[in-house]
Order: sequence, then C-alpha cells, then structure tokens
Amino acid sequence: MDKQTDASLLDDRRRALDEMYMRRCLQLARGGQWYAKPNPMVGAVIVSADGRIIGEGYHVRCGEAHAEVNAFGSVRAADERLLAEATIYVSLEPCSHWGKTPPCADLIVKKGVRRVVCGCVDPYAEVRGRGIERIRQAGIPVTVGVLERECLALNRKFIVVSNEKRPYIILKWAQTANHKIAYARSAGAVDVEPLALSSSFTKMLVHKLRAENGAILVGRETVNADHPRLNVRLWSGPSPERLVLTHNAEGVPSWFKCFDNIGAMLDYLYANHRQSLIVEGGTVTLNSFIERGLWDEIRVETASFTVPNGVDAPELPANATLLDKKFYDKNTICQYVNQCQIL
Ligand SMILES: NC(=O)C1=CN([C@@H]2O[C@H](COP(=O)(O)OP(=O)(O)OC[C@H]3O[C@@H](n4cnc5c(N)ncnc54)[C@H](OP(=O)(O)O)[C@@H]3O)[C@@H](O)[C@H]2O)C=CC1
Ligand SMILES: Nc1c(N[C@@H]2O[C@H](COP(=O)(O)O)[C@@H](O)[C@H]2O)[nH]c(=O)[nH]c1=O
Ligand SMILES: [Zn+2]
Repeated sequence: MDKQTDASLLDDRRRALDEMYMRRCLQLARGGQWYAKPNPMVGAVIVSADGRIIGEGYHVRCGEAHAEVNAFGSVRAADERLLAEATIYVSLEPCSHWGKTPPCADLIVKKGVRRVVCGCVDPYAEVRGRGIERIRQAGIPVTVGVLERECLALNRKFIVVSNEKRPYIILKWAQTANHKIAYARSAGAVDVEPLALSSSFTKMLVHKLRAENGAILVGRETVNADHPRLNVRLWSGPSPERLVLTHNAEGVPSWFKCFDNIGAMLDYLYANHRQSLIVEGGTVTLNSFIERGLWDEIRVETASFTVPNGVDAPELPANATLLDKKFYDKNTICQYVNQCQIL
C-alpha cells in the first residue's frame, strides 16, 4: 500500500468517526427544542484519545449554560486528565461573544483540548467565524463542516431569523385529492360547513405543529367562514399567537391581532421574538406569501376523496423541493422546503 492511500484511508476513518460523534451532538441538541428558543439548539460531546465519550451536554434553556459548558461540566474528576488529548465536537461553532453567558471559545482554550470539530459556522452576526478564529489563534486545530447540512437544517428557524430578520414561515393547508381546500361558497353565503380533511390522528399532528411555532395566521375570509380557534387543544404546549390579515378589523374576535399588510405583521413578530409563523390559509392569503417568495417550508395534507366545485388550493411554487412524505391512513402529508434556502 503506498503512502498516499495510507493517508487517505486515515482521512476516511477520521471523517467517519467525526460524523459518528457529530450525530450524537445532533441527538443531544434536540433536547433543547422546547426551551432553548430563541437560541439555537446545540449539542456537544468530548471524546478521549481512545475514542470514549467522557462528557456530553446540550443547551437546555435560553439564558442558561451553553452545550460546551454542560459537556465540560459532565466530565468526571477522574477523566479530567484526559482533556489535554481529547477532541470536543459541537454541532454549532462555539460562541465568541459575551451574551447571557461568557464565550465558549475561551472556555475551550482554557480547558486546552487537542482538537475541536464543529458542524457549521454560527450564522449569528456577532459570531460568524470569530469563535473558530479565536480557538485557532490559540493553536488548537478546528475542523468545520462535519454533517453541515444536518446541523444547519436543525436550526433553520434560527438561521432564517438571524439572516432575514423575520420569522421562519411555514405555509400549511389541507386539500382534497382534487386540490380543493373548502366547499364552494355562493356570494353572501354564511355558515357553509368547513371541509373536514384531517383524520383524528393528523389533527393531533396539526396541534403539535401549533405548539412548536410562535404564531399562526389566517385571512379574513377564513375567520368569517370557519370561526377558527387556532389554539393547542389536542397536544401539550403553548398556543401560538393568533393573527389575521385584513383591511377591516371590525368584527374580528378580540383574541386575534389584526394586520393590513404582511410587512408590518412580520416586523411585529420579529420585534416580539416570535421565531416562526404558520400561515393556515385560505388560498388568497397563502398566495400573497407565495407571490412575494415569503416562505421557508410548505406542509400539505392531502385526503383521498374529491369534492366538486370547491375553493382551489394554491399552486405549489416551482422552487418547492420535497423533503418528506408521510402516509397516515388514507391521508398523506408532504413537507417541502424552499430551494433558495441553505438546505
Ligand atoms: N383546508 C385548509 O387547510 C384551509 C381552508 N380554508 C378555507 O379557505 C376559505 C377562505 O379562503 P379565501 O377565500 O382564499 O380567503 P382568505 O381566508 O385567504 O382571506 C382573504 C382575505 O384576507 C385578507 N388578506 C389576505 N392577504 C392579505 C394581504 N396580503 N394583505 C392584507 N389583507 C390580506 C383580505 O381581507 P380583507 O378583504 O378583509 O382586506 C382578503 O380578502 C374558507 O372557506 C376556509 O374554510 C382556510 C384555511 C385553511
Ligand atoms: N379543515 C382543516 C383545516 N382547516 C384549518 O383549521 C382551522 C380551524 O382550526 P380550529 O378551529 O383550531 O380547529 C380552519 O379555519 C382552517 O384554517 N386544517 C387542517 O389541517 N385540516 C383540516 O381538515
Ligand atoms: Zn457558547
């Protein structure tokens, strides 16, 4: 075996090991999904020279310790001496700024590990490569970009908020097999029965989605037609803030906050630290987001039956890329992402 092959075999082995430990970081990071917001979810593991995980942690709650601090804190006293030869893996670049806690890059340098591996650069303007730079300047090698897509995807809401200064936008609708979202309404008709498209199981998933996102929006016609509650009743967790788009707020129930344009509504959500928004519809409202390219994810539930003469569902935008398709009894739920995004 020549030298070159030897070296590349070693590289392959190291890459595979790096990916394995980074997978554990990603798994740990998800523990922060409820309370880390609006901070990103981050996981870290510390691996001794003989490949044993001697410490691990994740960012549990906004304002409290970062993943790296918790990982170092979990190392047993008997294993402290192994740190000098250890590698720390972190799903996001270690921070370099004083936020609610001190910089993790400084802690890593102080602890004096042998190597640092991070999943992706922190897109947050105050960090964005400065954490990596600080560690390298202290003479510790840093590998960047292990499982990068997964690490970025995990925090896509945080990334959109940081880069676009607006909430992450999920367009969501349920439709019949012939792409109708509601029964047809004749002019002036009131109290047309809402079209039941979700099953009892997928309804539960809808409420889970509500609990995971900061705000939910409908158009005025949907308020008139459905009298929706839009709260979390079939799952546990906080209800999202409820919003309506309309040029005339008169008669809209008081639990809705009304806006007459999308820009002002997004600015309000950003200023109030709402990280994500579900746009429930109807079609006019969904299309006004699609026309402006203002969406990050689309979730479409399709039932197996058809109705004649209903309200047409929006057309999927050309850059919608299928990420996931799941089958639940007779219904399917497709999740699309915006191709223009980092994913
Ligand atoms: N199956 C499903 O998933 C869903 C079905 N539906 C169904 O959809 C039907 C209603 O849909 P549709 O008729 O398309 O109406 P919408 O619910 O989308 O409401 C349209 C109205 O919302 C306001 N609006 C929308 N976009 C903007 C904007 N960019 N700026 C300001 N105001 C805006 C306007 O109100 P105004 O005229 O007051 O200014 C507009 O007339 C209902 O029958 C409902 O049952 C609704 C949601 C989900
Ligand atoms: N009918 C229908 C949906 N309709 C949406 O849900 C709203 C009602 O919410 P709530 O009052 O909280 O139950 C309604 O106004 C419309 O926006 N959604 C779905 O996922 N599947 C369905 O089958
Ligand atoms: Zn940190």
